[in-house]
Amino acid sequence: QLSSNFYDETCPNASSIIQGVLVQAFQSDPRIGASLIRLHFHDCFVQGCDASILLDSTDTIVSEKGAGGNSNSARGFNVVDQMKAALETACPGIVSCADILTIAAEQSVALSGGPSWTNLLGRRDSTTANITLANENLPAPTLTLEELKQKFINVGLNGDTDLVSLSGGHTFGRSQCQFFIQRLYNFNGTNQPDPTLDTTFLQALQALCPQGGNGSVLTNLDVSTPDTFDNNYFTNLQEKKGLLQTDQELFSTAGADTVDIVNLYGSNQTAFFERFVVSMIRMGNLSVLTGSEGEIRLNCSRVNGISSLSSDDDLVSSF
Ligand code: HEM
Ligand SMILES: [Ca+2]
Ligand SMILES: [Ca+2]
Repeated sequence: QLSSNFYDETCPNASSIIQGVLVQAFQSDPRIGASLIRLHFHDCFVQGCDASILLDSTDTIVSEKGAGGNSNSARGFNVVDQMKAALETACPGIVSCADILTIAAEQSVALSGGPSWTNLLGRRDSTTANITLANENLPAPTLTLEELKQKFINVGLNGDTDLVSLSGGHTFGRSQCQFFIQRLYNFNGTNQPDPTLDTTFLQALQALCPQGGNGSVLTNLDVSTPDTFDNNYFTNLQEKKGLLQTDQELFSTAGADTVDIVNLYGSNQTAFFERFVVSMIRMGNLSVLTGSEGEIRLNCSRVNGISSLSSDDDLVSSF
């Protein structure tokens, strides 16, 4: 059972400490907020919101950082480490890495112009990671709408309001060409681009992402307000300017129950913000560890104990 006042006695400044690091990071990297909310999402979808995504590989752990949706893609780990270091100085052993991801996600939205809300806290950190589950659960941008809905349902969210609201996270941040290039030249073996892509937008994307070019080139997920958390993601979809296939399908799939939700959010930012908060809290509650489950990691990339040494040989030779 999470609570809003979990650190009030043990680390009353936790939230402001995290915010201090975040504001600093924003100054050199306007993308960092987007990267941090994505870490929270990729954490919660794999074994719950337990900071499993932050663990590095060891003899016994295969890091989720190597999973399809994370490898050469997930970023912001260094900023999480800075937040953790600052918290360990102020209140050693108190604030979990899973809660850091939750708080950083909410603050990233708020600092980018989106809603702020009360975080529910008290998550504890896993002692395991699961790369197999990460490969299975993290949605790929080439899924059909039915497959996408199923990924959300599989973790305990729903495939309509939660899916559409949380997809609104693509109102900021960037994507590499490799994640949408399948739409630009030969969509589903048709030798034609994706017909649900605006022609002018298509031409710009083709210029940015030539066939056989560098798949790691970046562009904005939200073509109209790339760093602001607003409802333009949804008006883009109405104009056939969604970047990822999985974005545009929410609006362009004939008869889908997601279409009306996109239209609602596109015409009413307040409705989007209110439902986004609800869905973020629902996502943040997925399979959390509480009470005496798990641990409070001292370093977010390692479980506690001597596990930073990979074997007994290292232990001997380190003396
Ligand atoms: C619905 C299924 C989703 C799919 C298929 C998907 C896919 C992707 C892909 C392919 C990227 C680009 C990664 C890269 O280029 O390295 C991305 C970025 C991003 N995603 Fe999603 N995503 C989904 C849902 C979400 C959700 C639920 C959130 C948060 C609530 C979210 C937040 C973000 C953000 C903020 C970025 C930009 C990150 C950055 O700039 O570092 N996504 N997503
Ligand atoms: Ca996790
Ligand atoms: Ca935006």
